[in-house]
Amino acid sequence: MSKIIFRQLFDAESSTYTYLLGSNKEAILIDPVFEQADRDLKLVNELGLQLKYAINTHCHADHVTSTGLIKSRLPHVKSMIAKVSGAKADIHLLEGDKIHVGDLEFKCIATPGHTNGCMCFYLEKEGVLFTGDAILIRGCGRTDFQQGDSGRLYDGVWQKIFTLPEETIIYPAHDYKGNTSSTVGEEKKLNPRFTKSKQEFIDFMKNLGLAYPKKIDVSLPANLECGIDYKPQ
Ligand SMILES: N[C@@H](CCC(=O)N[C@@H](CSS)C(=O)NCC(=O)O)C(=O)O
Repeated sequence: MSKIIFRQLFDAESSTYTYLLGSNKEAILIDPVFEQADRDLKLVNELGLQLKYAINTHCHADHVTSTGLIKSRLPHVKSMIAKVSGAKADIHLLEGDKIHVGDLEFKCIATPGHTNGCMCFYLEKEGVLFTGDAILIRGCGRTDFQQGDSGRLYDGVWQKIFTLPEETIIYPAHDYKGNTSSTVGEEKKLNPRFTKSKQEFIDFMKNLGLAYPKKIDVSLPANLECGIDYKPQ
């Protein structure tokens, strides 16, 4: 088993976490942000890794993915996203698919609700889960656009995430308060949204009252094209 490389990288403008994982010289970027492509590719290079995949947990509404830009620079890199997201990608993922990067094996777990195409990526052996916006630390992704559905989110989290070992480390796609990670056990006990009953959760999400993301009109169409040919204004 080769050494695992792991980096949690932050985009301050969108409060997005991008994750770089490497094993046996191969690497994957999870949820890379357009404006951070230079930073991410420089790091991949510095660490002597060959980027194999650029993957998105869902079609983001608040920032443009850098997968298209990365592919224009490194044409061998394959982009991936859940098939049901409707977004373009080289590889469309389904529930239960496995992604191999060096010695790492990610299992795809569909968790629709924030969007219809949300997927978590689970490193079972290492006990690590990349949750996208399905679970945020002490929170969760909003459900008021992109076929959002609070009931589906609640059921998916309880049935597919909260049934994983309690010590599983959770890495979300965003944090707005400076948190970096959590665990399944911690969120099951302390997440103020998912500790509600399903009906209370649905009512709470209906009244969240968040303004639409500032970049939604640019991000959604660009991300449906996997960020390919996206030119910032
Ligand atoms: N202010 C930000 C958008 C903040 C936001 O809506 N975040 C989303 C995830 S990105 S679509 C969310 O689900 N938040 C849940 C929450 O409870 O905060 C912007 O303008 O980009």
